[in-house]
Amino acid sequence: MENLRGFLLRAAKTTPEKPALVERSADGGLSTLTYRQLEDRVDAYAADLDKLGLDTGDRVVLESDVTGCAVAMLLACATLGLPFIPVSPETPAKRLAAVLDAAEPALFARAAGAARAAAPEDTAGIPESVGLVHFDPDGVHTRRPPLPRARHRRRVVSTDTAYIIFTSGTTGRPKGVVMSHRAVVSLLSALLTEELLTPDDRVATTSPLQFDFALFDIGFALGSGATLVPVPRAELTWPRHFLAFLDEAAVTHVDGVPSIWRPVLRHEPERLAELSGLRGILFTGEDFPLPELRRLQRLLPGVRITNGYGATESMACSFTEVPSPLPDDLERLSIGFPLPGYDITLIGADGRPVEEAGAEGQIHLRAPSLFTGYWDDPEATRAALVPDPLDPRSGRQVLRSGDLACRGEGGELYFLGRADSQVQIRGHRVELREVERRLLELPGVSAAVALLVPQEGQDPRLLAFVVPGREGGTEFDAEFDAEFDKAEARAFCAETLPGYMIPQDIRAVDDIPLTANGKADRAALAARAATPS
Ligand SMILES: Nc1ncnc2c1ncn2[C@@H]1O[C@H](COS(=O)(=O)NC(=O)C[C@H](N)c2cccc(Br)c2)[C@@H](O)[C@H]1O
Repeated sequence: MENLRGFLLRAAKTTPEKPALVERSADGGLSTLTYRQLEDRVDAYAADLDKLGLDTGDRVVLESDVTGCAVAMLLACATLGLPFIPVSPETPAKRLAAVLDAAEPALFARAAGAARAAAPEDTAGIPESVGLVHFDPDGVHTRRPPLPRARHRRRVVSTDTAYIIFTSGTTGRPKGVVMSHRAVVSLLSALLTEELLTPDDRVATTSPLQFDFALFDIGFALGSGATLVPVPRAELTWPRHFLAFLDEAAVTHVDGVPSIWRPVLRHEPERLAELSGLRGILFTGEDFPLPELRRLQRLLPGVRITNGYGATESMACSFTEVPSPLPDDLERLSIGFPLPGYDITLIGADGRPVEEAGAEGQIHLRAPSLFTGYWDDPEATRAALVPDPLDPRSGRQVLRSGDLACRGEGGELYFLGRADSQVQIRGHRVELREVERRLLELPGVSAAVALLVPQEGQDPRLLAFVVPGREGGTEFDAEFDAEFDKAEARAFCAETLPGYMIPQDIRAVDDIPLTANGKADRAALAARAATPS
């Protein structure tokens, strides 16, 4: 059972006729793939891949949106012990080249009809040493076979690599997070104890395949014997289409980063309130701005909202129900307690465990789903997988998460930000999230991002961008920008923040630019900040 394929296709044995996936079909309708049909497609793909003579451990880059064929392809790779590297069709060519250079895959598997401009058989950007196939409902079609290789292994074992997620490492060189079958299956098994889903749930997934949130959703839905409903990107970005799709597919659960709700809250609040079948929402990846979360709750009073916390290096680690309704005086959401079989220790700057409530420490995670290491990067691996600080001689490693947190009176955890986002201004430590939290209390503001823009030879500038929170479909009304009184906003910050934490400039923007995974793109904001407002 400790193979991703075995775990995700369990329902094929008990409820083979149940829908595993419901997705948008080419003719504009919805098509269903039952668990039996999915398993048959996995076996057909695995048979085609096996003919190519790849060895256990040979990497396969999988370029696709989240579709039934993509799920079948990643499960076919899991069946054969071929680590898959998911990339989205929108991945920029340069970044794809960096991933191919780092991973040296044996095969590039492209979904037919993928959004990428190139025709499926176009080998541009794919090194000669890499085979190219494209896949569709009829099977795997070889464009260029992989180079012949010796096959050393015939078995797949649970500690073998299931997938490698390349994140855009801060240093620009992509970091490959290597996850074993055992790690992923242990997380998905632990998740089942939260009983967030029943087999009758239809789970909308909104993240691109390259984000492990998409892999999580595939495991979350299929592992529960439920139905996965991928939301096409083209429909996700239009609030009316997004809501119509959720309604048409009778979705009961929506998973996504907080930003997927911003356009819907602004432009289609009434239609959102009409989503009668919705039972649950799960978000992860970054803070959900409280003003937006309150509005979402008000529009969907009976829906359970879950705050998922975790990093790709363990896939996930805690799932906490958001109090409903959010208390008015609530200042920050809790990330609760780690899953059963997971344990978090907060380690202070002095390297010792932090015990008292309210005291800050860095999250060190003991978990069965820790990653194997960073691909081809032993130094980065040593920095993240460290000897257990409370048991250093044991040889056991824990994940040094890079996240700061503290505990409430009941032991529940509160995320305090990234250790590396601690910035210094005039010798003082600035917590950017404190600045953002204060700005979110400003009437009319629904989202806020604070960032530091370095400046030649002088203190960095503390900047903030805020998004107006008005309801209703009006486009970005210039008067908000005009009426948005910067001096008043700065004075508002000055009431509770020390001088060095008051943004020197606060700009009203229509939207926060997003990364490919849907998180606030601070680099894009910093670049925008460089241009005069
Ligand atoms: N709930 C939060 N509030 C605030 N800040 C959060 C939350 N969850 C994370 N983060 C931040 O995002 C970082 C991690 O980024 S990541 O590696 O790209 N992974 C992710 O975003 C997604 C993560 N693998 C994941 C995937 C599926 C389910 C869950 Br449950 C979690 C964490 O280290 C935190 O800094």
